Amino acid sequence: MKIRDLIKNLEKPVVSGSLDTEVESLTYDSRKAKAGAVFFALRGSKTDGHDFTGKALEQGASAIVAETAPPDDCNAVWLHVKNSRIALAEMAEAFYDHPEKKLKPVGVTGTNGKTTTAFLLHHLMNHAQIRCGLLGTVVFDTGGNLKPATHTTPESLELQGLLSEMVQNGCRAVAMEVSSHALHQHRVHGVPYEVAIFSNLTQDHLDYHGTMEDYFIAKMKLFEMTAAHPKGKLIINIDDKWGRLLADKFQSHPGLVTYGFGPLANFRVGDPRYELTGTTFELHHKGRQFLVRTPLIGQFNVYNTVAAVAGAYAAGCNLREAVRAMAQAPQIPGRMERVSPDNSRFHVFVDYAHTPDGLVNALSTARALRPSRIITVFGCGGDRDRLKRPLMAKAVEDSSDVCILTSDNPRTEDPQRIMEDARKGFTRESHVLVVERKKAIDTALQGARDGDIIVIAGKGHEPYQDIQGVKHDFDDRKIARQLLDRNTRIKGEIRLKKQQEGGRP
Ligand SMILES: CC(=O)N[C@H]1[C@@H](OP(=O)(O)OP(=O)(O)OC[C@H]2O[C@@H](n3ccc(=O)[nH]c3=O)[C@H](O)[C@@H]2O)O[C@H](CO)[C@@H](O)[C@@H]1O[C@H](C)C(=O)N[C@@H](C)C(=O)N[C@H](CCC(=O)O)C(=O)O
Ligand SMILES: Nc1ncnc2c1ncn2[C@@H]1O[C@H](COP(=O)(O)OP(=O)(O)OP(=O)(O)O)[C@@H](O)[C@H]1O
Ligand SMILES: N[C@H](CCC[C@H](N)C(=O)O)C(=O)O
Ligand SMILES: [Mg+2]
Repeated sequence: MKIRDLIKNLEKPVVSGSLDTEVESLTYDSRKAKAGAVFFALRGSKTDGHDFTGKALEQGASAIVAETAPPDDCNAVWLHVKNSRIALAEMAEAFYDHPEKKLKPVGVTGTNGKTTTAFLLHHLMNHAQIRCGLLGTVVFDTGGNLKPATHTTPESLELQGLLSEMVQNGCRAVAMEVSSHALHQHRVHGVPYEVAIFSNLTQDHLDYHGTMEDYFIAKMKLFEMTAAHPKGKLIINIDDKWGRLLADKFQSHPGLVTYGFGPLANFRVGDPRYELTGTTFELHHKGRQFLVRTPLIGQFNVYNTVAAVAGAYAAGCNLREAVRAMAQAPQIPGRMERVSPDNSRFHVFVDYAHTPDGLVNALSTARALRPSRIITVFGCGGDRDRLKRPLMAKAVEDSSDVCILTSDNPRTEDPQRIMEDARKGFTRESHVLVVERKKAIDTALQGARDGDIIVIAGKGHEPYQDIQGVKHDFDDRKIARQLLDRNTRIKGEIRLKKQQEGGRP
């Protein structure tokens, strides 16, 4: 492949050197540059890729794409572009022969619910025999081939590679989470979304976006992209205040579809019933009524379920079949995942709630199951939005009987300091601080009484604890199960010993 084959869609690059230069790979990391590679200089949050163009050339890169003109002594092929991230996306699309145009892309955005909704969509599409890939926080599924996820939404280069694999594996659609970071960094530039779903917008990622308005503007981009598609469908939760604002902005778009509990929603929910084993509710759409059953629990999963049904319908599935298929919805890893056995005296759930709103939702779900008490174990991630920490503590305090504050991926921060930040949100003295997460979980289990619900929040499916850049093995689900087993064994041994002692003459 020659450079000229890759730049057809690029907006007027200034080219130095021969466009007939052969290209074998693309990279935005100088450490991976080699002969035949095009190196893209990206301006990042930590460093500037433009500082590494010399290094990339030293390693044999055949061409450079940058937002600056080449230095005078440069003999290499150099493409001077306005925006290297957009150039990367456009050249990656061409490099992989435009897989994004061979699939029906369905994008899900919002602060909470993306992973769950994307999983459910993937389930519904495959159930309808529309082979579908999945990209999101938990896993990348390229049509039967599973890979660990690197990001919620990968960089454009990786994204196009994954879409290309989906095409090769016979996929016709892709259900993907679209993060605000990805939208802001042009990772999904050029993806012709046919369906976009907005779940909600609440506080998160203000370290990156600065204000809720800018966070919203980043999310809105997905809807601008979808609105430009001739068949674009914009599926928006109008029970959410930012969702209503979004729906207002697109009110004259023929593809606007709203959902929620309120009377104005196009997909309207009624009469929800929440049980430990699942949820049922009525779904009203254009004069038709359906009874939806799902094994997923809690009100927030009603929203995710409706969003996925509406999304699958918009993407070509039969509505009645989609509703029916919800009864076999998969357990979403680490999302209100029950880890205690059915016969347990108390119930233990692992959930990925890591925002104030996520916690309120997860804990009100637990409350609706009528427990004796709610015991919550939670922490706040290091190197992430500091402003959300006290709000998370407040959310937990308001919705729990016992709060156990611990560590959650301290990353490069001191876990004690993070706990101090969070602690400021508690208004009462009745909380416990246990910096070591395993001990915190054990404290909850040891203190549980009959009928209690323990929610271990924040890490969900994550199999690690990130401390100073090192990912140590740590899976809340495995740890909780191990501790439950150990506690049951110890209690059994004590009981046996007592029986033996009591039985002695
Ligand atoms: C803040 C952020 O989003 N950063 C992303 C961004 O990195 P960056 O541009 O800031 O990178 P940088 O370290 O400053 O380096 C700049 C450039 O120099 C290059 N470089 C650097 C060193 C060198 O020796 N040679 C070299 O070429 C780097 O490869 C890079 O191209 O671009 C990188 C490539 O795409 C991403 O991997 C990286 O994600 C980091 C790891 C990250 O943690 N991102 C999170 C916040 C994120 O994106 N999360 C969202 C989900 C959020 C949610 O909704 O919950 C996601 O979609 O995953
Ligand atoms: N629709 C929803 N509304 C509010 N809270 C939700 C919703 N769906 C899930 N949650 C809560 O948020 C947590 C994260 O859910 P999920 O992983 O589906 O969201 P996400 O948007 O993919 O999050 P992330 O951006 O971190 O990947 C869940 O564990 C649950 O506590
Ligand atoms: N996508 C989110 C996940 C947060 C998960 C939580 N365990 C944490 O580390 O804060 C983020 O990167 O901010
Ligand atoms: Mg996610």
